Amino acid sequence: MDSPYFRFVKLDICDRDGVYKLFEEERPDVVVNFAAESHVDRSIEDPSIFLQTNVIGTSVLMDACRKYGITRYHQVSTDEVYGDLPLDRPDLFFTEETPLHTSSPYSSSKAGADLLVMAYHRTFGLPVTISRCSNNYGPYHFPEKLIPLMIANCLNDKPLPVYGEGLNVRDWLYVEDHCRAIDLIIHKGRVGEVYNVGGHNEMRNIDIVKLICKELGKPESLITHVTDRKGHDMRYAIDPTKIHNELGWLPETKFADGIKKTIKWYLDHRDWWEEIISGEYQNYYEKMYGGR
Ligand SMILES: Cc1cn([C@H]2C[C@H](O)[C@@H](COP(=O)(O)OP(=O)(O)O[C@H]3O[C@H](C)C(=O)[C@H](O)[C@H]3O)O2)c(=O)[nH]c1=O
Repeated sequence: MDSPYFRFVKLDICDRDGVYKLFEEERPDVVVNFAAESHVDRSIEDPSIFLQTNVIGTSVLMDACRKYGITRYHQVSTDEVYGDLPLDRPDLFFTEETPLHTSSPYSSSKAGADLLVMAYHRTFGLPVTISRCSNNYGPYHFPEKLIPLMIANCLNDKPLPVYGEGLNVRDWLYVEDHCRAIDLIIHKGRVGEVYNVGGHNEMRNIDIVKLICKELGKPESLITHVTDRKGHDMRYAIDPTKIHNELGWLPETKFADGIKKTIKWYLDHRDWWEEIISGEYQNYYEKMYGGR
């Protein structure tokens, strides 16, 4: 990905030697940790890799930051560290003061990483910031996630597996709005602070899936209600007042436009996701959804 001041590198953040070698060569000034095992369902299947990547990997990266010196370490976290909110209390939102109260091995590993980041700040003086964002959508979203999975299955006329009744609520944000928020935080955010990122765009899963059917001209009869996710969080909803007041951030992409852009991207990049869903992903899909 091109950027005037960023270089995106792919590396195994648990590989201490590899990370140190990269720091030795590149001497980065600002480090943003986008790396994570991110899929809740996979964490339910096998938590261990989540602890390894999300907790140990974060510590390896921060150790390298301490050793070589940086001006800012930013941790990309998630609103899932706050747990969930009840459906019958639409007045409640996650603020930065909401206690961490995780539900899944994934969110627990992310909360563990957040605590470690704050510990490195207090103990070693590492200049850190953390962002906790709501659900992202947009280009290059891995097809295991709700929106790209439903688009891909619709395009292949396959069943659309909705967990339970599909009444769970997520707070969707277009990926570029999230990126702008991170950019602002690393440039203007206060060291040692957490910033929640979300666009007040709460939607029920079932309504998203029906919308995708409508946009692609596919029948809702493709929708199949399958066994619910274990420990399934009911509702996520971010209060983004702090990042708005302190840094002037506001989302720019309305969901109605973002979902159209996203669907078009998946139509235009069929090769990208077809290749993914034809590989190892097939085994995962069979294990998750086979026979249901
Ligand atoms: C894959 C799938 C999902 N769902 C439901 C489960 C959730 O209620 C909702 C979204 O699921 P998804 O797995 O896309 O995303 P979340 O579990 O909300 O988590 C995502 O958003 C947070 C912020 C992160 O931090 C995670 O890294 C990211 O994966 O759709 C279904 O009903 N059927 C399906 O086949």
